[in-house]
Amino acid sequence: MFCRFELTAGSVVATFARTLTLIICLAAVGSPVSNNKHSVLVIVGGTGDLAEKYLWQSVFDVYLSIVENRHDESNWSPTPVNHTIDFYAAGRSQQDKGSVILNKILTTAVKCDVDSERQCLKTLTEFIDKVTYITLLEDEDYALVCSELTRKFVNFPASTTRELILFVAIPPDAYEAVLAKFHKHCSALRSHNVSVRLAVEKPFGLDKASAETMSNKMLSYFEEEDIYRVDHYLGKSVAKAILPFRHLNPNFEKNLNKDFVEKVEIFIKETVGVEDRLEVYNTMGVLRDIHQNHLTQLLILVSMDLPSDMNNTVEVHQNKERLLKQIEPVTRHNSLFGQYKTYAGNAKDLESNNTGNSPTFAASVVKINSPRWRSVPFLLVSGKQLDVRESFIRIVFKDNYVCVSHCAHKNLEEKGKNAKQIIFHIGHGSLHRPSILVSKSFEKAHCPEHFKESLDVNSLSTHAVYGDSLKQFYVCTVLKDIPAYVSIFADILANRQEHFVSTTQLLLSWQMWDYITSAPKKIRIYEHSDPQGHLNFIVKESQLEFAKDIGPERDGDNERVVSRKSDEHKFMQTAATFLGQKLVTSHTDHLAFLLARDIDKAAGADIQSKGSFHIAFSGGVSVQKIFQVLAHSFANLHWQSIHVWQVDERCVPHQDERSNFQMLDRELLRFVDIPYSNIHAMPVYTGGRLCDPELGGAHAYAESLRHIVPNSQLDFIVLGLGTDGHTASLFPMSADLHVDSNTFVITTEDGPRGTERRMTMTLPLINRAKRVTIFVTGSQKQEIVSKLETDTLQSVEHYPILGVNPVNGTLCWYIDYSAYTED
Ligand SMILES: O=C1O[C@H](COP(=O)(O)O)[C@@H](O)[C@H](O)[C@H]1O
Repeated sequence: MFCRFELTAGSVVATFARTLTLIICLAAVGSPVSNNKHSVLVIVGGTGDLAEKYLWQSVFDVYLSIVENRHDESNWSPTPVNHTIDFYAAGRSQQDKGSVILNKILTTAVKCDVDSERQCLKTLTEFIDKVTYITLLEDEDYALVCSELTRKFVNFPASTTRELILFVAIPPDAYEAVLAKFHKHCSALRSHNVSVRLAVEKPFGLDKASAETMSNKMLSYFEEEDIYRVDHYLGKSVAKAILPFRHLNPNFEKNLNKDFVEKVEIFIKETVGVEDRLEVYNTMGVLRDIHQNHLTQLLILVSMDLPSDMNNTVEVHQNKERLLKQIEPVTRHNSLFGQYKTYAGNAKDLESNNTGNSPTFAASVVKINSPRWRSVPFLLVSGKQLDVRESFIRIVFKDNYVCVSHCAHKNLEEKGKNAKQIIFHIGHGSLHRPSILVSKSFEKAHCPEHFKESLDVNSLSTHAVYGDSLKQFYVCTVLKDIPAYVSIFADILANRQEHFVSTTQLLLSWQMWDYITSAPKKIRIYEHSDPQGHLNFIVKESQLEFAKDIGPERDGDNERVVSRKSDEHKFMQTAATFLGQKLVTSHTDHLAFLLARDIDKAAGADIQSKGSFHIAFSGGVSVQKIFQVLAHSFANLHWQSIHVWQVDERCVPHQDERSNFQMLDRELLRFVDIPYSNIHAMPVYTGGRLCDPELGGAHAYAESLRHIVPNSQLDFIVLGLGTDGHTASLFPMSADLHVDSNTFVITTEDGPRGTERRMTMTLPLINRAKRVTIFVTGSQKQEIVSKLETDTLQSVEHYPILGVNPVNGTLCWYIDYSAYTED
């Protein structure tokens, strides 16, 4: 039987968490139910930058509200709970030195409100005394601290709820050692009924692979429900009010879909530059710093299906994850990049080899492939050194109003009534307070809890906002703007995990941004605050274009190399090889995505440099996956400039299910906007005859390749691998392996087990290509993969795939886990 009770801690911090609902389920019948709780909060990195700038002030605000049990205009209710908290700042310095630094931070950086009562100053002094510095460096330090904590915890009666929160605010390359040592020496706390939770600050990886590695490490020490990944935007007052607002206003909610919404703009604009964070920022750029986390989380809040219970963590997470699965990965074609003028010069001064190619501005259109949102562009925009500091979500509704009578007499006021938008004004900018604005052409909105209807709009701003006069909006303003970190600490203490990022959400959001973060980029340089509006852009369906052409953009191609390098030491990724060539491994679906992404990248580069891209595909079940990914996630490739060729084909008509072309057409070509003249199907069936040598189909195909593609050099070839080591339709011991000209042939023998003959590309033609890839998936390929590495009979005769060896091009293997790893 589970018992349950709820406890409400009223406090300043609980503005949005207002009811800090702590649900404690005790597994044993008759377990004592307690109103007492003791928490220990350890901030690792407690003397660091973030701690100094935000964390200790926020922790103090939470503490103050708990101590004072304060009632105020926001109607926070008092807590019935006796909640005691001990605070520790952990660092690597020795005790005496660390204590001095901590004391300096606490006495200078933590303050009471100017208008706060004298009581606050007294509480602050108490608080400063309560925060203890601890050294966490060697194993012995952890052992000592944890045995001391255990001793203190067991002094509390068994009925007291006990918890230890490890708040990690240090760079990710230092996490691992901390978590491992903590686990080794502090896990025993759990056997004393202490629940141990981890709160952690971004960055959560630099790409999906490193995020996955890092998450797996965390999950080997903590349960998923004990991990609180902090995204401070989820602590901002308006962000927290989005779901409640949607819940309270069903009439708006029912319009939040593609039938009514024209576009959604999500902006985080900053006026500051990168300043003293250059070293870190340069490995991230704006996409990793803002888009992958803050902007994506805001996008989720506004577009996810509304949970029936917003306090139900499981349901909230499920809905967020479902939405994320429907988002298409962002590609180069739907993104624009900029960099403020002085950035590169500053970055070049760094000691590392950074070339300063990280964008400081990016705009991307995100598409949600769901019945609710399909075709609605979500514009995610952020930049540094822009004209104003402002963050908002602006939902613009379709304007279906048609004026028939007296249209010319409509005054501005009337016209404004037709504009339809809902704006979640998260902060700064032209409004003095975080607010929610709803166009008056809608019915009046209900303001969510902790917001009030603002009738005196002049006190909010004297300017026009979001293209309209403020008078044309109903406005809900926040009663008290609680700083994001205050809200975050309150949520951690109240176990409200729905305001944090789950592992699944993290990995899905990386999947969205993974490609574009490392893809080559054209970067437009802009002046501080962009006085000429060079960053203004136009949305054309799902493509973006800068509105003004200002000549060539800078090429940011080196970015990948730069960030890779720094990833390497941060996450210790090693480059993999197979048979001496580059190897990429992953789960099948992700592997197909990675190959499709590499095709996209190669196509982008070639189209830009020479105007066209020629790719040849093999047939086979594995390759089908790539077609599907290309069709559904990369449909924005510049198909007008892409030519598709075939590596091989069975001698069957295209209507035959065994036809490779049929699959190519069914799974890819019909979904993309490729000109008919760019599709080069193998002529296996001519004049009612199949692969008749007299018709010279193979020769004709080679000729058309020669005419269309300079030097018959294909830009990209996707090959498969048979369980017998064949590739294309070149089988072991076949005479076709010895053809030495750049041509296609009709195979000399039937296919395996007496199947029909084929037309195939020969090895010399394959080896002429610029990039050759071999895509291998499924456990049935395990044996051949391992034979290729171990068999002493390494001849092309036995294993035709070994004949693939581009003369001037590159070769890359893509082998999925089930083919690469032994069961
Ligand atoms: O996490 C980050 O956010 C800040 C912007 O946050 P805000 O609350 O001031 O809007 C950004 O400056 C920083 O680069 C980024 O890492």
